Amino acid sequence: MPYYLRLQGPNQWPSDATCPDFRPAVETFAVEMEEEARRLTGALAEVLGDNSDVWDRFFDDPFVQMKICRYPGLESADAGVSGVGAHSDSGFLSMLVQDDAGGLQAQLPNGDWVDVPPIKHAIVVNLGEVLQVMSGGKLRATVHRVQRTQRNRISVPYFWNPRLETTLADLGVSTGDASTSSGTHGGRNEVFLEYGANAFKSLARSHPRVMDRHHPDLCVVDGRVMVANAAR
Ligand SMILES: O=C(O)CCC(=O)C(=O)O
Ligand SMILES: [Fe+2]
Repeated sequence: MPYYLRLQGPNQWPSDATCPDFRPAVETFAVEMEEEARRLTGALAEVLGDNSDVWDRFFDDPFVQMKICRYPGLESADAGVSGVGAHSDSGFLSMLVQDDAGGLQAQLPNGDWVDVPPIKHAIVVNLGEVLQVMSGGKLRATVHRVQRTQRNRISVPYFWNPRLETTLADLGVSTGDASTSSGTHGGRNEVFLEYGANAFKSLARSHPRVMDRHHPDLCVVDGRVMVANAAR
């Protein structure tokens, strides 16, 4: 089994006793986000001059991740080092809802950072690396980051991706294509052949302690995740 299939697993829900409304609310939200993600996928294909259903086959069995993040603010008793460093998301597109604390920024092509201000009822859409590849580089993955905020910040990113086993060849892209690298991480961000490997790259890069604790058999060499035995 490819190591990246470990990204799939059961959801972890708080108990009904402590949070009875949580699960149904999140499940309803996820269904609505999926509808919107499918609509956006079609609209993006049309932007590129294709039929809106041209990418549908990659999303028969999509790989979806969603998380509810709390970033302790500087005022908070548990303020530590929080925020998210500059990166692009590894998948197709990400849609996120944020509260009114602020902190999210996107990078312009000239390198400047701009705030992505919270707008009530608006969803922020970040284009991902897989979309960059699928569009032949016409659509660039959005480089973004989260700065520390004064107050606590809550955000809910929803990541919309093809199934983990999708390869660049499935997408009709050849290796070495210019769209398969992006300017993040000092220009050393390669978009990997299999989407699952690309997705795991993000986990390994952003969450080293998760890697140490839950994936001690994996190591990261030149941004590439490897099974430790195979790396030697
Ligand atoms: O919390 C946010 O607003 C963004 C988080 C993010 O960029 C990510 O998890 O990839
Ligand atoms: Fe992100």
